[in-house]
Amino acid sequence: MSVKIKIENLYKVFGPQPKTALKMLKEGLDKEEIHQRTGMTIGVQDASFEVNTGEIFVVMGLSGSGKSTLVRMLNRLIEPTSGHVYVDGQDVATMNDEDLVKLRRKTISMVFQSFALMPHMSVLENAAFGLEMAGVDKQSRNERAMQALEQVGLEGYHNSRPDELSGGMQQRVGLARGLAVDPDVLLMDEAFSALDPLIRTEMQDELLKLQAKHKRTIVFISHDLDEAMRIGDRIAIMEGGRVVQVGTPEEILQNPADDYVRAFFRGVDPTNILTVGDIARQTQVTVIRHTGEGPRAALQRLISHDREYGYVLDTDRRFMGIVSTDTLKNLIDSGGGKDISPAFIGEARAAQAGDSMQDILPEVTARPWPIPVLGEEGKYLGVISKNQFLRTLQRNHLEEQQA
Ligand SMILES: Nc1ncnc2c1ncn2[C@@H]1O[C@H](COP(=O)(O)OP(=O)(O)OP(=O)(O)O)[C@@H](O)[C@H]1O
Repeated sequence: MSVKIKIENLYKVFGPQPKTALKMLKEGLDKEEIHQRTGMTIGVQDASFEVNTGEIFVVMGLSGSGKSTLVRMLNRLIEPTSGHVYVDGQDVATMNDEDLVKLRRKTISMVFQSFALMPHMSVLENAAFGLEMAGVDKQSRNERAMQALEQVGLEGYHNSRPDELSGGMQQRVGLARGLAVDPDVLLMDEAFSALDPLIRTEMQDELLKLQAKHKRTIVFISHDLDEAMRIGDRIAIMEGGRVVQVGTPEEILQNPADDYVRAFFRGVDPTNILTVGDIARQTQVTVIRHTGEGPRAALQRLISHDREYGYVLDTDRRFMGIVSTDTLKNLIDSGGGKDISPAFIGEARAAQAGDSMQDILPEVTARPWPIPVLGEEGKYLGVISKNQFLRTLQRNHLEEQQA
């Protein structure tokens, strides 16, 4: 995995004497004190992280946490006060004007929430606008813009005016404009936030589809956890100008760095409402009855269902453990007889129907197999997989938002 963007100890101070504010920060004063004493605002404070080539990296945080400031320093739409921004190893923070223009025209393009379309220009001209700025001749820019429009599903609309299109379609034009430049890096600033939820999901899918075909490095600002979890390979969470955590959605969900991060997930966290029993499903997983089913039959069953693991129940449907194809094969090879119970995978802990989702979170994320859920008298109710867990979180959040 190669690193596309690396930021190092990046700061932005808004105000007339940024160096004074930096000095005060280094002396241990906090953002609020500095603002009170000097009127200057610390927009971004000591941010460091890397963005890998080809990933969707989401920058998430509440309003005013510094997302836009941080991302605008990547192409120097905002001048960093101190620190470094390396793109392909070149420091954008100290780049001369000529290189900076090249960087903005070829390497990094930006898609905005407001679409920023020109009302008097056609869809094609709008999509070609970035290329025009880059000095590309008319014929090639129209060809490339047509291709980009096709990529976002707008073929046939090239002669329309922006106001003839729906909000979702206008955002597609904005995206096409970003794509037409064929940049390595796409910065997307709350690009889908103005869209209604259904169209927004559609655009997220579209982006994932485009990304599957042509892996760009995307830095995506969002204040929405659903969106971040849905599209982000990794997420950086910002609070008060600082980057407080960087990780995959699962890492952050499993191990939030502090209460602020936890609070984000509390919004989507249905752990107080749903119990494990509510979301257990009797799907997909092959159940091997303990009595009367020896290792050969069990192995056959797993193989025919294309499963690596099976859930072992006794004749009363009480859960006894989990067995893998490997352990079954070993058991057969060693001539260990019919009884498969000694081959159980010891760590296969089960959840109880009344447990909260929070209780089982560590198990769900740590194990390669779905977690079995048991009801009264240890009877097997079904399983919860990691995906199902995440989907439930997301669905609940959406319902909460719509309520
Ligand atoms: N040009 C500016 N002059 C002074 N302060 C600014 C300027 N731009 C941003 N700030 C301040 O810097 C901090 C970070 O703002 P920023 O816009 O980066 O946050 P954000 O997380 O993108 O918020 P939002 O989601 O509302 O866009 C805020 O306190 C903001 O008021």
